[in-house]
Amino acid sequence: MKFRILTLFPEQFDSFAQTSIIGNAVRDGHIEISCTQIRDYSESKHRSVDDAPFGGGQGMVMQVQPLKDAMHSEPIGENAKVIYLSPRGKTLTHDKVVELSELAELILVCGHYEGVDQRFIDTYVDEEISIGDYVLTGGELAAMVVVDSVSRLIPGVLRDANASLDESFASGLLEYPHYTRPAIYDEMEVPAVLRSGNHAEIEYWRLVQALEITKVRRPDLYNAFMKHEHDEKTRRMLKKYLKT
Ligand SMILES: Nc1nonc1C(=O)NC1CCNCC1
Repeated sequence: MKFRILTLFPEQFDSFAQTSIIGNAVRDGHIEISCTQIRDYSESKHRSVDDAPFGGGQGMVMQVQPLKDAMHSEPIGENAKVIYLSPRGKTLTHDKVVELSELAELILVCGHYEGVDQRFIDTYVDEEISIGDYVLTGGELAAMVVVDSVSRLIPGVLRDANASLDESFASGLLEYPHYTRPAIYDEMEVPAVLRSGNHAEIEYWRLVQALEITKVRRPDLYNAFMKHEHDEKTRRMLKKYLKT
């Protein structure tokens, strides 16, 4: 997967692209992250990329020309999508992350100021995506969220391929509680079942915990999960759970 980031602040991605799971994925060649400095494509003598909004109002708007030329500074692959990060977009979900992870190239356009000239969006953007209902200073943090969540689904990026299946949302439920050594800390003891060695009981306990947490915090996900088809083992555990 190749991520192309169109941004005014490429330096924001330096440590992001070098550390932890994303850094390893880049070094192992599973993903590529390349930043394009939009300002390098400005045709104005002061390298400006924005101007005042037609119709008046506060703030500045990013102009079409620098964005368009920055985007076309490299050939765009066949299996690519241009995504504009914006609060106006559909909120990013696990299903969308799965869909994006199946592409070969993602071009992520990071806006600043009040936004981007609508003609750029209408002509070049395939999809607007939001990471949540709040306003950020720039689209860069949102782009990092997309790169991080999509990269975790690329084969080879996570050591344990099943790890991502157990995580919140992947199973359709929020994650069960996690514990590690010591078994007792400040008189707080790890649930005995987790130390029983009984894998069937542990698996059932984890499912019940995930169901209970999801039921309280995200009843929408809980209801959707209960409506879905599941494998025989999960169906058996759900039957046991619903009897309690
Ligand atoms: N929420 C968001 N999800 O994606 N982008 C988001 C965002 O707030 N972008 C800013 C909006 C104001 N202009 C600068 C960028």
